Amino acid sequence: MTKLLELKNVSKYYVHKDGWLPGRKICALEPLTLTLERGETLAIMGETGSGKSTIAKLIAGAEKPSTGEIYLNGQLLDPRNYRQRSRHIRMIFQDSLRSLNPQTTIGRQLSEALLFNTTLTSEEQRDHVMLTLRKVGLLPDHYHFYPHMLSSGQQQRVCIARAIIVDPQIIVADEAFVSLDPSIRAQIINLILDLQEDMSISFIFVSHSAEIVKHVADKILIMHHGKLVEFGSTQTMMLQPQEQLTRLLLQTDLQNNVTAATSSSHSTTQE
Ligand SMILES: Nc1ncnc2c1ncn2[C@@H]1O[C@H](COP(=O)(O)OP(=O)(O)OP(=O)(O)O)[C@@H](O)[C@H]1O
Repeated sequence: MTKLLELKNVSKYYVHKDGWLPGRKICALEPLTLTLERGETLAIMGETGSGKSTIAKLIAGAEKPSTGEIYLNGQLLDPRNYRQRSRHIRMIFQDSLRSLNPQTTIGRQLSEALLFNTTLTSEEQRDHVMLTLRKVGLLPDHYHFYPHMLSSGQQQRVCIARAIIVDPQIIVADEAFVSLDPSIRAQIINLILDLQEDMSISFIFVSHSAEIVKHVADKILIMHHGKLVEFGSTQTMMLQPQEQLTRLLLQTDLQNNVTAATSSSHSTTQE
């Protein structure tokens, strides 16, 4: 069976320039091979600088691999074809307010994704934006709002709307919910689980939170200094971790316990 996503020996090197000195080559990601099935959620964990965001950016097409290939449904993704990528793989950024244009209404920002990725007429775009706002627990009236008129949780819902509006196959979220208040974060995670069920989207989460990862992920990838340390099903990694780093990352959770809040209700309430 064709895998949804396949990374084959994907690596990333950066050159750090220091004044007049020759550039120093930094390996952000050593050749990485992994697969993801449709509807599955992958969590990427590791210490600071271990290469988590690099993997997220490579999958989302925000960076080009130094070596290797990325396949979606068996089709090679061309690193230069951003249009091909942005239709099927969407990214949710960490700072939702900064990723939204403060001078443009929510409706227009969501329509822009449709303009770029679909052939819908302006009327169809408007209807689709309204529908998507409802899907993420917002109101049609929010179409006319500017980002600063929304709470941080509502802004995050807009970012999720912008990601799902083109019916993607994969959403990559890089520490997207870290700055949210724990109860709002629980609502957002429940929203994502509901959307995943409804739309069969695969999620790739970069997260430091063992609680979130245990709650949402089917597979976990542990990284250290750009190298894969361990990769496997969440259940196996939890019950039989092979590496000390896996044990440490999955045991430790300094953030609030999201699980209790998330398991109490799967809702799309507004905050
Ligand atoms: N654009 C860039 N230019 C140069 N070096 C980079 C760039 N992006 C990342 N790096 C380097 O690549 C390595 C991996 O960075 P990456 O951001 O992927 O780590 P991370 O695990 O996401 O860290 P964090 O948890 O702090 O976000 C680091 O050494 C970082 O300094």
